[in-house]
Amino acid sequence: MSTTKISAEVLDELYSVILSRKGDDPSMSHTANLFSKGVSKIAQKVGEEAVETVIEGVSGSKKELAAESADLLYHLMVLWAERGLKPEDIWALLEGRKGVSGITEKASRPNS
Ligand SMILES: N=c1c2ncn([C@@H]3O[C@H](COP(=O)(O)OP(=O)(O)OP(=O)(O)O)[C@@H](O)[C@H]3O)c2ncn1[C@@H]1O[C@H](COP(=O)(O)O)[C@@H](O)[C@H]1O
Repeated sequence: MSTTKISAEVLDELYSVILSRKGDDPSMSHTANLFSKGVSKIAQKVGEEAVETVIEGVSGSKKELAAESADLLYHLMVLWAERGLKPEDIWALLEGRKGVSGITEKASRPNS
């Protein structure tokens, strides 16, 4: 059986590592290098990774889509860290939306 951890916990752990890189030597860490370049560069990277994810989503293999998705999630979390957002802030938003679309769908359905 695989010992790989397949869980959203992976994102929380990655975020902790990302945070720990703040102020580190940019030559020693890709994340520290991104932080040293500031929020505009980090946001630009999120945009680039999003576009690459879209391209792979339309015409790439599932493996390529997965790889670009991982790059996108990593860079998005660097942006959260730079702006002082924590993953739990986003998890709480998602939790609060549970069932919202179900209510909307039911309300807009005639004779339901
Ligand atoms: N999850 C990631 C991760 N995903 C993607 N990347 C990097 O993001 C970059 C994306 O590719 P690009 O060609 O766009 O990057 P680039 O060549 O630097 O491009 P430019 O910035 O020059 O435009 C690659 O260098 C990837 O290695 C990541 N770099 C680090 N991590 C994790 O972040 C943590 C801290 O890593 P370090 O900061 O390197 O210690 C570790 O757990 C790493 O596994």
